[in-house]
Amino acid sequence: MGEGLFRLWVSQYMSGFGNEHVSEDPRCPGALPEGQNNPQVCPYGLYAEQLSGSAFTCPRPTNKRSWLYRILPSVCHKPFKPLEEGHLTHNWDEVEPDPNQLRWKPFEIPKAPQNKLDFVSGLHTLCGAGEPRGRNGIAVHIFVCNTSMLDRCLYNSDGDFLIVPQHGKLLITTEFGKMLVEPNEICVIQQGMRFSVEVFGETRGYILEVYGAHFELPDLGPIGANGLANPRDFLVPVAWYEDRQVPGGYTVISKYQGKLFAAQQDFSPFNVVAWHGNYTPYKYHLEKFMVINSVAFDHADPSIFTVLTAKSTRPGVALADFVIFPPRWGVANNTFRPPYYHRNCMSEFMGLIKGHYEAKEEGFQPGGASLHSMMTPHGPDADCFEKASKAKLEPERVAEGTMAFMFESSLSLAVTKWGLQTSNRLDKNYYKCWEPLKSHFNPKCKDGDSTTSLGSLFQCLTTLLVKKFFLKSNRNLRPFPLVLWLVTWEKRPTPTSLQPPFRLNKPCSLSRYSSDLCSRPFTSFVTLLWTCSSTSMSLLYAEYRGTITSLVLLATLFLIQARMLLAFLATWAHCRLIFRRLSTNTPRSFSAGQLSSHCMLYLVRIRGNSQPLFTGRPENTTQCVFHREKIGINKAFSAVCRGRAFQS
Ligand SMILES: O=C(O)Cc1cc(O)ccc1O
Ligand SMILES: [Fe+2]
Repeated sequence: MGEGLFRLWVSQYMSGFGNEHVSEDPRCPGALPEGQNNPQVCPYGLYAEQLSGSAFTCPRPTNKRSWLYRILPSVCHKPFKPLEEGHLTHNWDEVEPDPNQLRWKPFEIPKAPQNKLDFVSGLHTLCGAGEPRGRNGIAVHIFVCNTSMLDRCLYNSDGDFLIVPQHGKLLITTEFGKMLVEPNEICVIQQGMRFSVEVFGETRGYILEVYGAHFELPDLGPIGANGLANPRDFLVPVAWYEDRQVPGGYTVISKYQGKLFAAQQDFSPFNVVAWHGNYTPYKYHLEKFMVINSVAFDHADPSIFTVLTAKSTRPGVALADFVIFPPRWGVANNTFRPPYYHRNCMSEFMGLIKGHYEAKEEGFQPGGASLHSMMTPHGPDADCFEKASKAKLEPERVAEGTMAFMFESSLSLAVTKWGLQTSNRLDKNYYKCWEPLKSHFNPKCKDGDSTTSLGSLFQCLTTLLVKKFFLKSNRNLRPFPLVLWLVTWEKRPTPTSLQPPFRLNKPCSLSRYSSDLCSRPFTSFVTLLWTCSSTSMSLLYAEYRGTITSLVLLATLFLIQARMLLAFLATWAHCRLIFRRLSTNTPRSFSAGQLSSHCMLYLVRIRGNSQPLFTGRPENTTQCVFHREKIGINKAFSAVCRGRAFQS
């Protein structure tokens, strides 16, 4: 069927999560028996068949079953025979356990026609735990395919599939009707439901398989009766049948006890003319999620974003939750807004449908994945931390154009051999995204803002160059490794009791730096240059504190476009200072007069914040204090721009 026609057909759904639905294919009105489930003879000569999704005796709220009225019952098939299962597995002992933070680059979608894969042959198990036989466990699969399932369908005897398409849409024919599922939508095909997937080119996505529990909407507690995923937004297909003989044989595939089995039959299994019940496949558009978030302070736990949960038998503990990180407002005051650093007694598998995840803007890519196993520490990468700890806390859109999600499980997940080795998508450098995190601890400074910046000519020039040539095309400065490295390498001098704004310690000795140098041989050339230039100017131990620090830091690395102007000014002033120092042959200590450019910036910032300039009044700073009284913000800026030393 052409896609246009298909769209028309599947634009009809019934709505409501877990509702009792009734549906008849309009070609056979009255196909549903009236007032009873299995009359002696069903309308239109159909067979009645019950599909049970819960024990017969389950309490009403969890009792699930549907009655299907079909041309031939499902039992009409040849015996099941084992089918090659490719990369589908539930053997969690293939490789040794690995507690590391794991991240995968986007999984490759093979190209047709050289390597034809359909939804079933394209299933690859990435991780999981538990046992389909004991009906307790989960598996995470990646599907990559390029071909529609032709005269074959699948059903899962082991549990439910929650399918998250990431690239390409899925046209899913089920016994209950058809569903079109596009990226940013999800669908759930519950245990035993037969389905066949058509695709329109290269297609990729994630599957959360749960053995032993069905997905439910989470309880809302004090949130009240509405919010998160609202029941009415879950869509259920309408009855559709085909009375199609398949001379070559139609293949019905069962995933049974973790293995695949195939049985042949002479007709299409999508022969259900009418059905009723509360056990159905369904889909949901993630844009419909009503997001709730912190509107005062602090970062709320991600459980506020739970779309669906598959409960374990322990109250409040999920076998697996499906959680999303949708576009929303971030407004929390005095708060580190991205996810916190944490260790969790749950396993966190994450995928990205589109965009950039807020805790890791780079490295975690759409179509890729990450796994933070039980108690494995994780959190924002260094870059995110630096930015978010300095960010101005205005209301801002978070995750715009993004949809990341998490399968969070109380089980300890094993990764398969395909995941760790065969797929060849593991990002070996993942751990490095936290390496640049440095200590900001200063027992003498409660505000924790005593970061230092070393006055290196080389560093300043490099920074300037980077800004000039890289910033236009790139929102952030991060990719430039040289600067990143230099700043990472910066040393924080031992704090002293002297007061801000700045002071000069002894010049650095070359030997001290050479020890660091040996541990990083590949950058030794740069180090040498940097060390020499800095030492010769005796500025290495210049310690800027308080506001000036942020300015200089701005100038050196964590620069975002909005602050370009300020950063340029700071950099310019910084360079100018160095040049002034260069012109004097003997190293001298700073004085306010010599540091006029810095002072001005400091002053400008101070005026902006209307805070006192200094708490104490160290030697040589009188001029600064004086200028603060006299010079307005515009004059200070123009003095900097003209390159004039700032003299009273
Ligand atoms: O680790 C992650 O990125 C997921 C996550 C997000 C969040 O906002 C809080 C906790 C958490 O595990
Ligand atoms: Fe986490």
